[in-house]
Amino acid sequence: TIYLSLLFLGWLTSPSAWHNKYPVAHGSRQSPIDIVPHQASRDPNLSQIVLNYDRCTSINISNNGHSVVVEFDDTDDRSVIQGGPLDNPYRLKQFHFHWGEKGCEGSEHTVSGNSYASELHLVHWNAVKYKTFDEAATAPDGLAVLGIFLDVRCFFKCLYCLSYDKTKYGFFPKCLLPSSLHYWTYLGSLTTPPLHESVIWIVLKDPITVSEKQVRSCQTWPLLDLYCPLLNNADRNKRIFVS
Ligand SMILES: O[B-]1(O)OCc2ccc(NC(=S)NCc3ccccc3)cc21
Ligand SMILES: [Zn+2]
Repeated sequence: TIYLSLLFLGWLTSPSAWHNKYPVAHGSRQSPIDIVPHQASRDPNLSQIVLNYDRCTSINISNNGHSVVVEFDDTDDRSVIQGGPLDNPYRLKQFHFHWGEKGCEGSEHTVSGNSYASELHLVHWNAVKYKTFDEAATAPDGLAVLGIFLDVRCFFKCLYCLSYDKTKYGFFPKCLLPSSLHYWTYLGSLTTPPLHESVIWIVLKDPITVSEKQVRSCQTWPLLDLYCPLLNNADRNKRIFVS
């Protein structure tokens, strides 16, 4: 009976049971979704997204048992995302990863049914319209989440970056970005409880990858120097723009 009760407890916390406690799970804009590229319609009015991240705003890193979360100081507009489908700048609040048990098939979104090893979510909130994150997290245009796919080796590269002593350098997401910022966007929700339908999703088409050369040469170089060139740049206050 212990086994059965553990089995029942496991089921209670699984996605298929979330609707019991969060009826919005049956809502009209639930995430994640399968992105089918040729079914997506091109909107010529959509501009490119612009990221202005300031490395000094990273404040701490924690492991909440099912994801690694890096939190940022969101008391001002030093680190924001804007452009694309967004009407105003959204402040970076935190980023976290999703991965699978076997180190692959861990992404939340899929592309034509295919999973990536991991998915990075950079969570931003609309501080122009809402006073707090919690308030924005329940509003239809409250959050903007930048979703970036990672291949398996890059996932470990990022974790390695995170494990570095960031108090000296401040962890900075720019080294996490792929080459192009081409994206799909749709109105969706948190993919984890409380499943609020408050997310404007911006999912980058290109995954972050690590080149064979980088992987091969990492046997000779201390892993860190290879993986996080930015961390060697001790210029803390340098504002790095990605547009
Ligand atoms: O589903 B996701 O993984 O993808 C998008 C996304 C954005 C944020 C989170 N979670 C956060 S910020 N929880 C704290 C919180 C959540 C809601 C209200 C207050 C506080 C998870 C995800
Ligand atoms: Zn997430």
